[in-house]
Amino acid sequence: MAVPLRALLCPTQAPAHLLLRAPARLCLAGTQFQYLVVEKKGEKQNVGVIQLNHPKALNALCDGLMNEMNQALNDFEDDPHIGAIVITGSEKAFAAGADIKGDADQNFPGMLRGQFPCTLEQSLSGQEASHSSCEWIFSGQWL
Ligand SMILES: CC(C)=CC(=O)SCCNC(=O)CCNC(=O)[C@H](O)C(C)(C)COP(=O)(O)OP(=O)(O)OC[C@H]1O[C@@H](n2cnc3c(N)ncnc32)[C@H](O)[C@@H]1OP(=O)(O)O
Repeated sequence: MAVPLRALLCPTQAPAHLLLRAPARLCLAGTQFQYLVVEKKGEKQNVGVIQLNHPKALNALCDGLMNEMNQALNDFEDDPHIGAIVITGSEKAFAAGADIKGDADQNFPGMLRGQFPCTLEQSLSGQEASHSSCEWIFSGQWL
């Protein structure tokens, strides 16, 4: 099932489980993240797992988290051994949506104008048309 990323980032439209396609590239090792836990899993270590890790704010999507997500996604897309990317949350929450406390420059009108998903969407822009070898799996439920 291919779903536009904008739909994923809009809680009113996003279903619980989504699949998006993106091409594979090369993965950078050893990156430390503040808001994410990033691992390779599976027998062949070919599944990239990105777990949101912003527990104090129920994984709210602050700028730092979004920037790290962008980097992690790009790293996995760049890794020729990664065949699937899973994005998951924590036991209590997948994500509480946009960070309504922390992001002074991400006010609600700004989000609605479409600025919010830009960083993540940029990493995907133009890629749907190219050859895809990597599945994106979003696991969890919006609150
Ligand atoms: C993506 C785009 C374009 C738009 C959007 O996403 S709009 C939606 C934005 N999200 C929200 O409005 C959700 C706000 N949060 C809530 O309504 C509630 O927190 C809840 C219903 C999701 C969960 O309620 P619960 O009682 O289980 O937990 P809380 O005590 O309310 O929250 C725990 C802790 O997390 C902080 N928190 C929760 N959501 C956010 C958020 N979106 N941004 C920043 N921080 C958030 C909450 O303040 C609390 O922290 P403190 O204990 O420090 O107060």
